[in-house]
Amino acid sequence: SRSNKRLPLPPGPTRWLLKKNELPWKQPWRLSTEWSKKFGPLTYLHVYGRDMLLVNDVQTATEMLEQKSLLYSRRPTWSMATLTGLHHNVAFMDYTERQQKSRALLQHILGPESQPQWRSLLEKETAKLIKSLLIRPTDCRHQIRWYLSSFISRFTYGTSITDTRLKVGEELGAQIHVALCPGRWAVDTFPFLIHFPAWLPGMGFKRRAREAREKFRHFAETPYNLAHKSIQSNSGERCMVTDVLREISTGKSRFDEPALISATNSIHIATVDTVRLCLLPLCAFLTALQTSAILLNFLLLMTIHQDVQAKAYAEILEMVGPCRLPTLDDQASLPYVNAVMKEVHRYNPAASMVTRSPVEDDTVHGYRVPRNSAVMFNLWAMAHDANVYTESDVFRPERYIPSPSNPIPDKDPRDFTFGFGKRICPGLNLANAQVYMVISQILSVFEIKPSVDLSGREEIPTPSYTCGIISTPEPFKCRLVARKGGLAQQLMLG
Ligand code: HEM
Repeated sequence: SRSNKRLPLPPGPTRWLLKKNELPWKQPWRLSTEWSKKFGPLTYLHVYGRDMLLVNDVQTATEMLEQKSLLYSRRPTWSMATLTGLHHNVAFMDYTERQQKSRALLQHILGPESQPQWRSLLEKETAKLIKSLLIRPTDCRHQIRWYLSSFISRFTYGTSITDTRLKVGEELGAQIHVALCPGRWAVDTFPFLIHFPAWLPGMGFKRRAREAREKFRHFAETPYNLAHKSIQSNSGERCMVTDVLREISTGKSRFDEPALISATNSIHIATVDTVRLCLLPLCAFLTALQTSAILLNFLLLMTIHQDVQAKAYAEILEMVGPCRLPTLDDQASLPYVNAVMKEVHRYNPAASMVTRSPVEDDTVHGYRVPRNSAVMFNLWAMAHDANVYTESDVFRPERYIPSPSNPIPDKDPRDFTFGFGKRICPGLNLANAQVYMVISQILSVFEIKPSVDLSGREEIPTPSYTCGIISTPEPFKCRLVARKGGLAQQLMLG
């Protein structure tokens, strides 16, 4: 509104940042948290030729993203990402009818009402992971990545993953990383360059974008077409593509094929893995990466906190017994395992920041939030807010368990680590089920131990995380040692 124009912008360290035209920090969420102590919950910056805002507390985020959800239903756009074709991805698309249709489809397919469709695949694939870890208890990172990619590939297209495809996926991840590096492409700061022909000097970005776009297309189309054909020949596995296409062909579905294509494309592209993403002030929702960040963080924190691990195992032993794996049906009877899961999410949220862009000027706490600015919601700061989580740097699952000394348990961090409002993660039910399955089953079969050095001394890792919008543990060492007893043997034979 016009009156809003007279309001001041929120305070922030503007000039200093402008000098270099890059974001000069390692873990932006930590710095942003520091700034919030100085400037309050809203910090304003001007970088890469655009307005940027940092929001650090759940209350302000909820006011903006839930009470004014339509205003903040859009992601900031970056020209290079658009040229690369990422704007067809549900996570990047504008909040249009098409996006909403694809989102609704994802929410339906990944939601609790569809659990019967994904549950048996989840059980089968997780059993395979546990068996593979028993055979080769090293290189958990690779095995977890393989497991997640394989699951999502079979889930969407009914095809298993191959080494080559995983590799191409990784290359694409690197391309996403390059396309989304803020400040790297002049076209992001000067969008008018998009209109210049590709043959002009300095326009190499257009060629690169075209190549990346072609690769993305090919990567997503090949398995989609295979799944499509398998319907005609009545062969192949049942999967998301075949289920939805069959429903569409009855003429009674509320979804259509374009919605299906962008939905599958979005979650599948999302399986690519690249660990070293730099700060992306827009969102790369690399879905398997988020889940793998949580699972690796679980292994890291269990390696360090043996007491927590012992307590979680004792609960499984008592409630499930030593002879079978925990299933989704046991989840409600394992409060401590659930508390471990919450604390893993809180200790280092997989998505450190969520970004949105207001479609109109907004007023927050008496300050002006300019239309089209990139607003970054700092989930890490929310998870480490000392007013909400006492001793927020301590890993302590007990904080979620009510007891005489803890009559009001801490808030479940997953209320915000999956985002807010109109763009909240549509995969959260599946992700929660998957994370629970993997961690409870690993706990029941293995002891997660630190590695030992040549003199036999245990090397306890220190938690350290990559700096990206998806923050995952830096490589660390741990050992998975099969627990004594029949379960491991039984699984190996099964
Ligand atoms: C532990 C695992 C996961 C975490 C922590 C996570 C977290 C998030 C967050 C924070 C967002 C942004 C929400 C917002 O802007 O408010 C998001 C978006 C999204 N997530 Fe997840 N996610 C996870 C797993 C998954 C899985 C397994 C899938 C699908 C198979 C998925 C699909 C998506 C999609 C498609 C979006 C974009 C939604 C939109 O822009 O409308 N996520 N996720």
